[in-house]
Amino acid sequence: MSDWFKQVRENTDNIVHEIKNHPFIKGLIAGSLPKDVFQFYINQDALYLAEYKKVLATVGIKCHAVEETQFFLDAATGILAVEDALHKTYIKDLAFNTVPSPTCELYTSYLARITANHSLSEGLAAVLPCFTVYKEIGDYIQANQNEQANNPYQSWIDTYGGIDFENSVNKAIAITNKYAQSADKETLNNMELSFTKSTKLEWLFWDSAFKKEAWKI
Ligand SMILES: Cc1ncc(C[n+]2csc(CCO)c2C)c(N)n1
Repeated sequence: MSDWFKQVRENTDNIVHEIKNHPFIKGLIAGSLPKDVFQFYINQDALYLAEYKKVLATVGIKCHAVEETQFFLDAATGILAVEDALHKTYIKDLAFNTVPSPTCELYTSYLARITANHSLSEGLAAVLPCFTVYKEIGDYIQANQNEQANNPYQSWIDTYGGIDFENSVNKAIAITNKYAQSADKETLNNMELSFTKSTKLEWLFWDSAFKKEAWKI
C-alpha cells in the first residue's frame, strides 16, 4: 500500500463532510457557539487528553525506530504543555467536572483497547484521526471565517492552524504509512477499520459536546 492514508482518507470523506457541517463547527466558525457548550467541550477534552497522552506513549514505545518513539513521546508531553495550558485559560473560574461523558469514555476506552491488545499498525491507525481530523477541521474553520477579530474561540482555533502542528500531522501520517507498506491484507483491513472508527468517534465527540451529553442514569 503506497499511500495508505490517502486511500483511507478518501474512504472516510463522508464522515469528514459531516464534521464540517456539524452545528458545533458552524458555531465555532461564526463565533456563535453557546459558551456553556464550548465549556462542556473543553472540560471533556481535558479528560480525553489525559487518556490520549497515555495512548500516544503506549504506541510510541512499541514503534521500531528511535525517531518514531521520540515523535510520539514528544507529542504526549506536548499535550501536557500546550493543550493543558489552553484548557486552564478556558476553565479557570468554572467548576471542573471529572466525570467523562459516555462518548469521551467510549473514545478513550476504544483507543486504550486497540493500542493495548491489537497490533502496532492498528494502534497507529486508531490514533491518527486525532491528528488528521483536527488539522483538516482547523484549516477548514480558518478558511471559512469572515471575521477573526471578535471570535471568542480564536485562540482555540489557531492552535490547530500553525506550521508546527502541520509538521506533526505529516510525521504521524508518514509513520503510519510506513507500517502500512509492510502490512498484510488482514492487517490493512484492520487498520482501515480502526481509522474509520476513530474518525466516527471524532464526529461523535463534537456531537456529544453540542448536546452536552449526560449519562442516562
Ligand atoms: C477529541 C479530540 N480529538 C483530537 C484532538 C486534537 N489533538 C489532541 S492531542 C493531539 C496530538 C498532539 O498535539 C491532537 C492533534 C483533541 N484535542 N480532542
